[in-house]
Amino acid sequence: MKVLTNSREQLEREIALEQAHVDRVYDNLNVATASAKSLAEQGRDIYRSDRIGYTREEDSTALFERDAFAYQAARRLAVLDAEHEGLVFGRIDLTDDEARYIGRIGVRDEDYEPLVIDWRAPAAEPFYRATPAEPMGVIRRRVLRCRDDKVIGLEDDLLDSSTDSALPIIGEGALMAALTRARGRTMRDIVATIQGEQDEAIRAPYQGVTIIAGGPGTGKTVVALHRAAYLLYTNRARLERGGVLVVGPSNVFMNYIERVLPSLGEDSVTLKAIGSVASDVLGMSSERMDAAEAATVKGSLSMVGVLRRLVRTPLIDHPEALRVRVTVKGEVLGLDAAELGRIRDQVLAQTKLNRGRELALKLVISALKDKFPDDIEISPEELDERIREHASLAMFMNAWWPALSATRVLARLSDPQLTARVAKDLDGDERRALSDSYAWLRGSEGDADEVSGWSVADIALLDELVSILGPMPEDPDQELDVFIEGGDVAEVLTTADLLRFERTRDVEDDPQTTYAHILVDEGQDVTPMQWRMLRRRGPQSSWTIVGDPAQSSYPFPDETRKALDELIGRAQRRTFTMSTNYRSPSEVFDLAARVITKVYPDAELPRAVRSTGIEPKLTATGSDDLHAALRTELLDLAGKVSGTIGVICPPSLLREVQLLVMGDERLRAFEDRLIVVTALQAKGLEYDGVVVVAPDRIIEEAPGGVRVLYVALTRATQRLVTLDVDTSEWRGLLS
Ligand SMILES: Nc1ncnc2c1ncn2[C@@H]1O[C@H](COP(=O)(O)OP(=O)(O)OP(=O)(O)O)[C@@H](O)[C@H]1O
Repeated sequence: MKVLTNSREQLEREIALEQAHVDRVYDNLNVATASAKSLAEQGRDIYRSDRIGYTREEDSTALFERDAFAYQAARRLAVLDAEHEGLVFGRIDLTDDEARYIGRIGVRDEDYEPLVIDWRAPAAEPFYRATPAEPMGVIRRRVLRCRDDKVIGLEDDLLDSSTDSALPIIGEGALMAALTRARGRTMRDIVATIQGEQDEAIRAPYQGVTIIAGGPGTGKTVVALHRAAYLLYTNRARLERGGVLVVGPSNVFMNYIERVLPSLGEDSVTLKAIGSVASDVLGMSSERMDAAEAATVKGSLSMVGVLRRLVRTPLIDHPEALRVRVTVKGEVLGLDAAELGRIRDQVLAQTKLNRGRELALKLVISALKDKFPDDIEISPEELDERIREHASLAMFMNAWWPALSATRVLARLSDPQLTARVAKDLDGDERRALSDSYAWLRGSEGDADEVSGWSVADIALLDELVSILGPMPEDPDQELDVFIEGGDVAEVLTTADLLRFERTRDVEDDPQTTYAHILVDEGQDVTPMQWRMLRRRGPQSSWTIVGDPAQSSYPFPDETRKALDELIGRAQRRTFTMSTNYRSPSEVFDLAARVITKVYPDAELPRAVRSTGIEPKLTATGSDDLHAALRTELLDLAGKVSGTIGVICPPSLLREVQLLVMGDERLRAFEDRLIVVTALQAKGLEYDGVVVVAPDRIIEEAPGGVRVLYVALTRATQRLVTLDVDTSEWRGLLS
């Protein structure tokens, strides 16, 4: 029988034993790295640089194999941050007396025997999957806590007590030790304490769509990131060549998670906030949020029709300008608005606007030729040539069919009348909200090329437009030359003023960067238009999609679900639902759960793994006393938790609370661990202590209403305080 021991002597003895092995690993790695480097320096061409990493060019000798392996290992080791726990973190002792070490990367000795197994290798699986009910041949699972190359602690689990081995069992479990540690500003990897149900999602097959569901704090994000590292390990050639894209809600979130993959030895993944996804074709990104109503309209699928109609509406459609006239042999040939409209529709039915100019010109010439009287003698070729060389035709084409950039087209929605014409499916309020969101483009100071005005929701619309319009032609300047040299200068200038030729960067035929695997976090907030944007980045890719509809800030989750179903289509789909909350103590989560089940009875409610015995503190103040009340709560919390403190406010109070915190000398003393955010900005993040300011206003100001308050209430890892300002209506949800 095994006895759990916490004797200091025993612990030190075991640490010394493990240290000896860890030393051996580092010694071996250093020798192998040095030899790999010297081989490389001698100019032996065994590595070929590809898109992001290094791949072995061809089969080589066993020595080369080992050196290439060491080189890879060294390269991955180089990206492990010193602040992260060391390279080796686990060990399993098996019933056949084998001891297997698990680490962030694999390392072998001079005889090619494994000293450490990469955590993603099949041989490491029992480390994560073995349970006392199903020990998988594992007697003892040990987690080593290292700081760089020094072992500083151990935690054991006894998985099979039926054998008579004499293995000592130390500590009280690695998971609890990991969960109670104070949180910093960035997410940590969980490679040493991945739980069974999480491991299944991490190691799910590459193909199709893998959905990771579950309530707040169940490890969805961290699991998805480990899955990305796992997929890179098992499908390296395909994924390094094709690329892996990780998309999250904001830059703050991307900064929060950016260390996880490097700490697992992976540095070849592209991380982008949703507002940056289309920077490949637009050359810009955005963090700016629209007001709730405009954001909702812009996210909805009705925008597809709006944008298509917008593209079909010529820039100049007043009857006087919308005509073409040329004179050949004294005959005036012309086409009116209706005839031109038919040609336009015919061209756009066949091709994209920026690709259709040649065809449009051909059809215009052909229609003009049909108008030429039969009784005047001229060969078809000559007639064609005479029409074509007419300066006014070139001028007309430039006005009627200019190359268009996406920004120039979207900017047209700042005109409420035009918006009313192209947005027939929207009601009056929606149309107003849409057009007014572009008010910054009205008047002389508005400039569509000005990147700062576009919002996160606009980025998906602009991407849609790039796909409707097609890439800009190679050399727009050429057209401009023809334009200016043409006949009637006054008319040219007027039209030119109206049209302002685009000089945005040229893009190739399929301008979007595509990826082999796309991982989308906080998928419940991705609007239908954003799903379409993402799908263009992965027409052939496999997907990992993380989300919890109960935390959605988009008001029409059904529409989002439909868009997601469309994206998945007939692809294989598998769903993993995480059931344990590792973040919040049960006292905190119980309160949040009561709130959400009132409005969203289908919410996935995970079981909290920890309890602290400390109930959330519900407080209230009037707006005049907000400063004093908040200050008191923050000072109190700062004394009680050692890690980060998050102040979560409604957008309307953000500035005021930021100023209060920055302006207060006593609060400034711990500014490095104090963060003021809105509930939307807090998505996916966590803090040891949380003060939720004005819950009623959080509900009021967010399109997702109570679901957004639920996000705020589920961010704390230790303590939660709510501070009502003037009203406490939300407390009705607790009864
Ligand atoms: N197996 C584990 N071992 C240690 N820590 C874990 C484990 N699983 C999850 N955690 C921790 O739990 C916290 C919550 O994880 P994560 O942010 O991934 O949850 P989530 O489901 O994405 O939450 P949300 O839906 O609120 O965004 C993190 O601090 C994470 O490191």
